[in-house]
Amino acid sequence: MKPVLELNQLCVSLKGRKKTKDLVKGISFSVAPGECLGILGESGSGKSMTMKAAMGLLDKNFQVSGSAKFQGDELLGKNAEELRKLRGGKVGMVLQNPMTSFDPLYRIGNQISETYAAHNQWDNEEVRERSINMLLKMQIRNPEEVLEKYPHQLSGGMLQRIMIGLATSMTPELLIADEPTTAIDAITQFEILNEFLRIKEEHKVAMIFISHDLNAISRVADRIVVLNQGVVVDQGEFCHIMHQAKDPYTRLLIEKRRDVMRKYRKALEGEVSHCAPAR
Ligand SMILES: Nc1ncnc2c1ncn2[C@@H]1O[C@H](COP(=O)(O)OP(=O)(O)OP(=O)(O)O)[C@@H](O)[C@H]1O
Repeated sequence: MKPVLELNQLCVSLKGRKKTKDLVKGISFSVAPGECLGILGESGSGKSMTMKAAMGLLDKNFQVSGSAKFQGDELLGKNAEELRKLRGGKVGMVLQNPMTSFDPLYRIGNQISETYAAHNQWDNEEVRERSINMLLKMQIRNPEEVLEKYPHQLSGGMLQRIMIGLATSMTPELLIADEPTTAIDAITQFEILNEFLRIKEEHKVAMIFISHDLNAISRVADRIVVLNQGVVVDQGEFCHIMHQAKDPYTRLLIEKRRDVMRKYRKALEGEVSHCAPAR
């Protein structure tokens, strides 16, 4: 099956006054239709930089080389307008901080309409109807009221749901989610991850899910690529990563996850014995 996105030896460097710093050093991977690829790595490992370079989101200070093909079509070298059309159209993006994804000065309804109008020929009535339906689908109550609100009047979880709804309502071929659960509380994180699982099932869309959290990635990804210092250090299915990864950095991430799980189980056991009725 032809990959939806294929990176080949992608490199990113930052031109300084005296020297050039290499940030992404020859990354290659691909994602197939209907597949969810998880990109795992700690802060600064190059996860965001890789996707921004592929999607044309870096400014002129960054040098990008190698190849990034979307449905066989080379993206590097495309002009800004072509790439803008692709993003929000065939490629949906959900970013880490929902607060910064929306303009604080405009009502939510206006921002949704603007996105819909930029990619479709719908009239005002249809845009409103589709906006309300999208909010309902994302389980947002009182959608008419929500359309009138400004971003700061909604919770981070609600904004993230709207972002996901907006990105998926354009029926993208590829959905890129960059740390979509980092800026929200644990319960909302759980619900947002369920949302991604639902989208994967319903839309059969190719998905790239970027996170530093192996737990979150393991819930949605079919395959995982591990990055460290701008290089792919491991890749494979979750089971392979958990049990056979040889790279020391990957093993460290796994140990951290095990440690969190151990603490979680201990806390649960404590809770259970604490709550047990007195004999
Ligand atoms: N605007 C920038 N200018 C200079 N260097 C940058 C810039 N953005 C990122 N970097 C550097 O590029 C490298 C990769 O950063 P990147 O943002 O891709 O990391 P990441 O894995 O996505 O982590 P995080 O989740 O914390 O953003 C890091 O060394 C980082 O310091």
